[in-house]
Amino acid sequence: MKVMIELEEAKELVLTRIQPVETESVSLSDAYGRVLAQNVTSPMAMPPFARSPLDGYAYRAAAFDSQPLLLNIVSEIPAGTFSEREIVIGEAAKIFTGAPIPPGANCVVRLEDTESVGDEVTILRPVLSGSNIIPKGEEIKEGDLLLEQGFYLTPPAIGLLAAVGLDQVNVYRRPRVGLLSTGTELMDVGQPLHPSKIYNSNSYTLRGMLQEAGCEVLVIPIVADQIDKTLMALRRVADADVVISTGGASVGDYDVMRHALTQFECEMLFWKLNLKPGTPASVGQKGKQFFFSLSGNPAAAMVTFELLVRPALRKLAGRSTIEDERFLVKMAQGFGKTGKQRRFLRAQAVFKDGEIWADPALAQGSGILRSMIGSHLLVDVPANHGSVEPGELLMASWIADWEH
Ligand SMILES: Nc1nc2c(c(=O)[nH]1)N[C@H]1C(S)=C(S)[C@@H](COP(=O)(O)OP(=O)(O)OC[C@H]3O[C@@H](n4cnc5c(N)ncnc54)[C@H](O)[C@@H]3O)O[C@H]1N2
Ligand code: MOO
Repeated sequence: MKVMIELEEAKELVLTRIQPVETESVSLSDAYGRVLAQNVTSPMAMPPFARSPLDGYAYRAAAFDSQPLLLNIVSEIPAGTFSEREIVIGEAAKIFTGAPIPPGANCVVRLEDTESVGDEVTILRPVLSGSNIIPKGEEIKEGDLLLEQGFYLTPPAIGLLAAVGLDQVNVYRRPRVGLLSTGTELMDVGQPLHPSKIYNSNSYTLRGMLQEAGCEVLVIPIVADQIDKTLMALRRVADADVVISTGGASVGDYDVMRHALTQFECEMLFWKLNLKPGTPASVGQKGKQFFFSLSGNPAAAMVTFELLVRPALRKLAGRSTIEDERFLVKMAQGFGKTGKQRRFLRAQAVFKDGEIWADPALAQGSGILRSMIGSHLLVDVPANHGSVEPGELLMASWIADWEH
C-alpha cells in the first residue's frame, strides 16, 4: 500500500478504477438533479411552426407598399389556433404573440404601428418582407443534439427536454453511499452528554453533502473504535457503492479503520495524503465497492470530501464534469502558519473591485467545523510555501454556493 501520496495521485488511483452506476428511466418530473445516461437528440423542431413574436397584423409585404398601407382584415389568429386562409397582397390577419403565421403572409407589424376601423387596418409604418417572423426550428432543429450523456440535469435542461415533448429520460441511478461515524467518544444528539463524550456531527454534515451531491445515503449509527464493531458496520452497508467513514484513521491504538478494511478484504489503494487538513485519509476497494476512510476531525473530513470524495462520486454518478475548473484568487489576508505540507485554507469569497478575493477563516484547525460556515473557497497553498501574504495570488476552488 502506498503511504503519504499527493492528492493528484490519489485521485488518479480512485478515478481510474471507479465506474458509473447502472442506468434507469425516470419521468421528466423526477429528472431534476439527475445525470443523463444518453445523448438526447430532438424528435422535433422548436418552434414547430413559424410564429409571431408580437401582437399585430400579419400581411404580405410587397416591394412598393404605400405608406401608410390600407389592408383588409380577413382572419384573426389567437395563440393556440391556426388559420389556413391564405393572405394575399392587400389583406391582413390579426395575429397574437405565439400564433402561427398564416400561409401567404411574409411579415408581422406590431399593433402599436397600426390603426384599425371595422374590417380595415391602416399600417402606419409598413415593414419589410421577413420582418417579425420567428422561423420554424429557430431554436432547435429536428435531430439536433440537445444534451450529452453525463450532463447534470439543471432546470433549463429539464425545461428543454419538456420543450421537445420528452416525458421519460434515461439517467444514472443515484449512487448509494453508506456513512459510518466511528468513535467511542461519540453520542448521538437528543440525549444528555456523558462525561468525556462529544456529539456526532460528521454524520449530519456528510449526509447533507451527500444529499446535495444527489446520493442516497444510509447512515449507520455510531460505531465504537473496535475492529469487530467496525466489521459489523461494514457488513451493514454491503449494497452501498461507496462507504465513507470518519474517525479512526490515524496512527493511534484505537485508530482501527484501516485495519478493519484490510480484514474486510479490501485492497488498500493508499493511506495518508500529503496535505492538511485530512492527512490520514485512506481508500480501499473491494470488488465494485469503494471505501473512503476520512479523518474524524470535522473540518478535515469536509475538506477531504471536497478534494477526493466529490470527484469520485461524480464519476460514479456518471457525470461528464468530474472536477470544476480552479481559478486564481487574491488573498484578502495573510496566513502565517504554513508548513512543509501543502495546505488547503478555507476562505470566504469576497468581491473587491470586481475581483474575487479570498479571506481565510481565522481558525484553520482540522477540528473546527464552525469555520466552514461562510467559507466558500478552498485555497491551495503549496508545500514549503512560507507565509501567505495579503494580495498574493493563489489557486482556489469553490466549496459552497454564495448563500451558504
Ligand atoms: N501521533 C499522531 N497523532 C495524530 C496524527 C499523527 O500523525 N500522529 N495525526 C493527526 C491528524 S493530522 C488528524 S487529522 C487526526 C485524525 O484522527 P482520526 O481520523 O483517527 O480521527 P479521530 O481520532 O477518531 O478523531 C479526531 C477528532 O475528531 C473528533 N471526531 C471524530 N469523529 C467525530 C464525529 N463524528 N463528529 C464530531 N467529532 C468527531 C474526535 O473526537 C477527535 O477529537 O489525528 C491526529 N493525531
Ligand atoms: O490532517 Mo489533520 O486533518 O491536520 O488534522
